Amino acid sequence: MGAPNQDRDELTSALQRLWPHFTMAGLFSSAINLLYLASPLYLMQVYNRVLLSENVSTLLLLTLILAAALLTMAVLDTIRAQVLIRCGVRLDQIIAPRVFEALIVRSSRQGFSKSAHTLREFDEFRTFATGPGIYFAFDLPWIPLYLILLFFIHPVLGGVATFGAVLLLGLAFLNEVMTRRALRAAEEQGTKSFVFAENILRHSDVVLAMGMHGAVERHWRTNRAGMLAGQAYASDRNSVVSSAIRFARLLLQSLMLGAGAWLAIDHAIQPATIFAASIVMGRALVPVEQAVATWKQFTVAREAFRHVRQLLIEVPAKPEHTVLPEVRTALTADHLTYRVTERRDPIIKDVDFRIEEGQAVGIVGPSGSGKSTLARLMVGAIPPDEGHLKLGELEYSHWEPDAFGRRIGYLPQDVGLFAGTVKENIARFGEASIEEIVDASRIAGIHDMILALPRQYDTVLGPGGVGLSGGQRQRLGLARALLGKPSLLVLDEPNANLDVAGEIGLRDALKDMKARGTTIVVITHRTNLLEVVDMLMFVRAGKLEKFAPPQVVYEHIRQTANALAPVRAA
Ligand SMILES: Nc1ncnc2c1ncn2[C@@H]1O[C@H](COP(=O)(O)OP(=O)(O)OP(=O)(O)O)[C@@H](O)[C@H]1O
Repeated sequence: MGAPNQDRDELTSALQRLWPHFTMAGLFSSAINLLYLASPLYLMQVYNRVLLSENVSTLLLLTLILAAALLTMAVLDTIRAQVLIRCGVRLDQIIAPRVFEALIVRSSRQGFSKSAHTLREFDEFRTFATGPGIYFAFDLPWIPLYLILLFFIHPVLGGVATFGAVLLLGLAFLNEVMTRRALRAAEEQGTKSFVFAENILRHSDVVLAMGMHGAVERHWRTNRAGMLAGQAYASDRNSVVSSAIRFARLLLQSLMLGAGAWLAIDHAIQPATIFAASIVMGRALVPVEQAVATWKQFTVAREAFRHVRQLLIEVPAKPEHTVLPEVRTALTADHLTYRVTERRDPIIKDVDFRIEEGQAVGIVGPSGSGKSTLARLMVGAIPPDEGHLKLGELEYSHWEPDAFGRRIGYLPQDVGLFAGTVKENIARFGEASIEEIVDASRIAGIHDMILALPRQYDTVLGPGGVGLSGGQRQRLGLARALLGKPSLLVLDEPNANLDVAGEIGLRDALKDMKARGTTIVVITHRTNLLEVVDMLMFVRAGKLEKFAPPQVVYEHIRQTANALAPVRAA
């Protein structure tokens, strides 16, 4: 993607890049609007010329010209739709990858996801902005031309039509004022209900096993009821205004005929002009009626635009920079601090350390002390709020993301496998060769287990690794982490679901990686993995309380536990 315009957000810049498409659609709309005048002109010519002269060949010629004009209009209408569809595809190509990337980053920071919904919102915006819903925007600027034309025919007709246009635009504006809030609230409730339902479906076994079905359904329905109430409120008002507009338009059209008849009686205009003027006014008011009819979609698209725009501002694109060659991979943290908005105290507080290349380090500490957060910082999944992290001599933000990712192996606590084949999961959905994939699964000790699966490496897994046991998922996650022999391996409780054989396999894998010079960081509550480590970090309440050889750290933990015992007893 090209660099976004510095003064504008990326979504607006992307829309600007599509200006030629919109201009072309605008030009086609202009031609269509001009060709619309063919019908009233035909009417006037037939009445004023053919009926008086009784000339059939003139009638035939006029009819042919009208047919050609209407055919051209139909062709232009089709081309306009096609131009806008291509515009939508182009918009998707320019922005969708950025939206996807930004959602991954934001979800990682927030620790939860409403990603699928924002992607859907982007689609809603794109479909509206490049579909028939937007036609009224191209037609609106033509209203003045039609009005001028009517004034030109006769000022009274122009006056009636202008009054009509102002009345209808006023009603359309009233519609916006009356429905905006309710539609926005309905949208927010709808999002909540959608995210909650998605979450429930992902953990349906918990719901079914513990009889939570009724309770979660009630919870889900609360948000849904809010959404429905908002939509019903807005639709009620919208339908009142729509009916008022329809009524006003029909009345105005008849008033136009009445005014025309009055002028014709006065011999101020020809009788045929009465009908032609009525057609022109009808055409002038179509975009207003269209705007009201598509108002709900317009409001949804506008909200979607706001959310997507906000997301892209919140998570800006990484500026391109020269990729420096870096071979050293010692890990250095300097005054590392990480916060979340919901908590006053930082989760990680002013942490300093240096892990030498090839060193194996264990992280221990009480539950909730910040070990997993520290691991996520170490692998660059979340950026620190203060302080710096370096791999080798380079700050994390100075690494080229792909090159950085290739050097990192990460196994999170909940493994995080994706829907796809075993092979794709180990290959990180990338281009790894089968030799590399098998090599990683051999080191992880799961090659034989994979061969026993129904379709071996081509076995298809559901989201989260559905189809495998907890231990198998964890070991598959380990193989994915080991792919390409990373320089830094960070494992968050990799043995939580493993049996004895699995744990021995894991320990052997770590020894193997250590022998190859990989820097290893492993979080664990169990001590048997810790025999592999050279150094131990003890984290408590977000602080790195001790970083020393294991025996020193154990001694520190014993002493602080003894020191705290009388305090707890008291
Ligand atoms: N996204 C978040 N929003 C709010 N609080 C968070 C978030 N992520 C983590 N926390 C909080 O930060 C603290 C540290 O969490 P973390 O998962 O790093 O602990 P841990 O030491 O790995 O715990 P465990 O050993 O139980 O896995 C916890 O109190 C947790 O509630």
